[in-house]
Amino acid sequence: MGCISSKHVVAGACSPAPTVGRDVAVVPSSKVHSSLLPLDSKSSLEENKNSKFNKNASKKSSGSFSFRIGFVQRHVEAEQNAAGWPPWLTASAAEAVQGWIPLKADSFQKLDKIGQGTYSSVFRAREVETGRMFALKKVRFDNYQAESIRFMAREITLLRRLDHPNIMKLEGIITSRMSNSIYLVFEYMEHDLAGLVSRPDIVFTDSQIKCYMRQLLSGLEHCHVRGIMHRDIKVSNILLNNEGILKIGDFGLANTISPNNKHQLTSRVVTLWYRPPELLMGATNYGVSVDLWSVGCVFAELFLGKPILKGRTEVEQLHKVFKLCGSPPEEFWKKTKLPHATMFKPQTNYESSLREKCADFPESAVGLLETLLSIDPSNRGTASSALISEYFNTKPYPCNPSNLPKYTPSKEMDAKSYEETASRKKTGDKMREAATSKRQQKRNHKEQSNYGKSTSKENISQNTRKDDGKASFSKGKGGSMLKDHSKTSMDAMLETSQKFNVADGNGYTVPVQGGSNEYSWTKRRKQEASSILSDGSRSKISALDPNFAKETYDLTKQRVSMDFNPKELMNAQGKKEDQGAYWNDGVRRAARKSRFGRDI
Ligand SMILES: Nc1ncnc2c1ncn2[C@@H]1O[C@H](COP(=O)(O)OP(=O)(O)OP(=O)(O)O)[C@@H](O)[C@H]1O
Repeated sequence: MGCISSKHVVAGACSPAPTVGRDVAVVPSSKVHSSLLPLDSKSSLEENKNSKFNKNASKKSSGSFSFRIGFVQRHVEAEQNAAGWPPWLTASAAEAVQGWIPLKADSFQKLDKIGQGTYSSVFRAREVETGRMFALKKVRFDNYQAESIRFMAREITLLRRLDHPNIMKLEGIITSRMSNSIYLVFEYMEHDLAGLVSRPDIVFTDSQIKCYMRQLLSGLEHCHVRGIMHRDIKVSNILLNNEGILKIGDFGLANTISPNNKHQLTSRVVTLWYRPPELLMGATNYGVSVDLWSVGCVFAELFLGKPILKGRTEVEQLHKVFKLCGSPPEEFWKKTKLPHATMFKPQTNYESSLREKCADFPESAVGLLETLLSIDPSNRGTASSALISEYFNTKPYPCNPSNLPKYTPSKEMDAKSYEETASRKKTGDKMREAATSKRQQKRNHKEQSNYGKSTSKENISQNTRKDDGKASFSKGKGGSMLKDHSKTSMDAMLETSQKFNVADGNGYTVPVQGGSNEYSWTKRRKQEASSILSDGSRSKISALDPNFAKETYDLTKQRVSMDFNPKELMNAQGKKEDQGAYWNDGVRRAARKSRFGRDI
């Protein structure tokens, strides 16, 4: 956070416990890396392991080792609590906040709500000291449940591993020793792609789409190279600022890649419209290619102005996938071990209709889209190979982000309210029509029975107006959103405020996935580009190298390895998955018609 006046960091686990904002080491955020910290919980554990445990592998030393682990952990926790972190957080997820100190609620003035997710509410806030805008994401979790805390902390831990201009940077965390809630602090972004795509007045040009896609794939390449898959790429999680910079946000479902598919992952990730076929069929060992499928869906949506695969249920979604991309042959269905495959086998075989559907897209775009939307995950290539594909090397080239138009702030929430208004209007129109025709019938009947008596037109029009007002409207997609009523003292503080501190940290891992043999029926695409990064350098580890993450699984070896979709918990509590809401109307259709010369 460049303009933050003072940045503090916990000096290290072995230093005397600091007090917030006073006896702590002051280190510029850009220079604070976990490697610079004298000792963190993980390294101290590793150190102990090497020196004590491995060298003298006796039962005695093993006992003393666990004693030391316990001691070090308690020491770290005590120090973090002294730094201002709440005990419920340090007890379950100390590594997530290691090296940082919490920001104070009174450093920010909370303004309007700008986003509502399944398990979070996002607010715009002003940093009191600098006047700079931030987005504060209040994450919902149960602080009495260690597991719930750890999954919330996973988002923090993974975000701290990433450092790229196209990834939303976690600037700090607001909480306090006495607090039972947490706000993640991000730089404020004026738009998300859901908001822009849903606007009837916006039709992206080819070079603008290329500019967005290049940034999206660059951010994703960074995640994948660091061994992280996002697992919820969709238009509402792609944020944009007024300088045309795109950042991937919402790492709430992200996880590290499981090397050699050692760990089972949940298939219940990725929002339905962006979910790849293998997850719909219940795959539990998958890799970064799930994100590439979602990128394909976003790519098509940028051209079409609406989601390309908009199923209402998992069955319908997969059916739409097969109709668009072609269904696998008999051989696949015989061989597959995907848990729900037989359940989803279509009765008819479908040929791909993608080229037909995208006939108006530029040829190189269709080529890339076909790769990204391959049923076989191993045919999707990588973010790196997409970035050096023909699409980016043919005219029109991507425009410069700073040349993208400046839009008025547009968010998924705005799209939802457009949709609500549109659906209200539609329902209202229908009800009005029904009411009018009923009244007309009644009137005709009355007129027939009172033939010769006068009918007051004024009365009829008055009744119509009254009915308009009374119409009960469907709630629309926004109705499924969670309302956050849990107002804490921190929330109250955020509404009136003063100043703040922040620090930084990092941690690394490595890349990519191996192919799945479920799909051996498909033709393999060339993979040689998969280990070449977009900047021309070679990834040290090839996407096809099964050893790619052997020594890079530290994080998942620890507690974050448990896979889970926290949103499912919310859904299980009666809250429906929110697919995001979009609207279509004549204006946008007309704009697209003029772009493509036909209605698509
Ligand atoms: N840094 C930011 N700046 C501006 N708006 C943001 C920012 N981060 C998030 N938002 C807005 O808040 C919305 C929800 O944020 P986010 O996706 O992180 O929450 P979530 O609870 O994980 O949502 P979901 O359940 O839909 O995945 C985003 O779609 C976006 O419109």
